[in-house]
Order: sequence, then C-alpha cells, then structure tokens
Amino acid sequence: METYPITVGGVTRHVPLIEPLPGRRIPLVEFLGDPEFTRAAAEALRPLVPKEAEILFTTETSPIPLTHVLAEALGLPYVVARRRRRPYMEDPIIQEVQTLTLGVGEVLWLDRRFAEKLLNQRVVLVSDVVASGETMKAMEKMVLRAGGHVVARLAVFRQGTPGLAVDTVAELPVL
Ligand SMILES: Nc1ncnc2[nH]cnc12
Repeated sequence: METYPITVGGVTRHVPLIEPLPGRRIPLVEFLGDPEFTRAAAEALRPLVPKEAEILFTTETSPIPLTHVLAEALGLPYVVARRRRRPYMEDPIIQEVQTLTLGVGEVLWLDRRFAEKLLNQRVVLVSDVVASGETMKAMEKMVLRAGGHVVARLAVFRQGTPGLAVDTVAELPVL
C-alpha cells in the first residue's frame, strides 16, 4: 500500500493514499486509535478556539477523539452529529451534506436532546479535514437550526480550497 507522510504538532504519520474518486488520490487522515497523533492535533487547534466558546460540535467518526481531547483540555462540553439514524433518536435535526470528497453522499443526524445543548450557545465547529467545506456548511446549518451561534470553524487539515472560511493548522495535498 502506498503511503504519504502527514505531520501535525511535530508528530508524523505515514497514512494510506486512497483514491475515493478516479484520478484523485488523498492521504487518509485517521485519529481513531492514535492518542499521540490526536493529542498533537488537539494541542495545535487549541489556540484557535475563541475565549468565548461554550461548546464544541463535531461529526462521526475520526474527529470524535480529536474533539474529545480538545474539549477536555478546554473544560468544555461537546456534541456529535451522527452519520446514521439511530432508532432511539427523537425529533432529530436531519441535514444533507453535498460532499463527495470521500465518494459518498451523506446525511447528518442530531438527536433533539443534543441539539438542545446548542441552543443560545457560542459553538465551535471541529473537523479533521476540510476539503470542499460542505460538511462544515452542513454542520453550521445544524447549529443554526438548533438555535446556536457559530463562533469558529476549525479543522486540523485543509485540502484544496474550501467554499467557506475555516481555520486550519496543516495542509494535505491532492495527488
Ligand atoms: N483526507 C481525508 N481523510 C479523512 N477524512 C477525510 N474527509 C475528507 N477528506 C479526508
């Protein structure tokens, strides 16, 4: 398997190069199962979190440990939008994502009891990779629908030119 070196906060990983769409190869970022890499990324993002932030908002799956470590360091709560409907969800916020970066159309789901935590809160969006920015846009719509205010959009890696302003700490190539 071909790999590519990615570095954040002085920690390097040689990750698989995947080809989600023909002719477009990208390094696959993965925080799951890698506390050292996750901590380095969270520490790099931490200075970008505005002082007034009250809660973090992320999506399944790889950004979850990242957001958890960041939230713990900041002493803030966080909520996670799911990528599948769960049978126990009541009155969820359901948001379509236009992204095709990973070759799949997607829908984000947020159970109402978690959406309520965003009401009237200053919310920071957290992601692992921002490429088209469509996932971030969908996350922002969910926060607005939940009655929250987005005060920052953060991702560890930027890949290409996202369609909205996102603060990042490292670059990923499209090969
Ligand atoms: N390169 C990447 N690695 C992991 N998740 C992604 N989502 C979008 N681009 C990605």
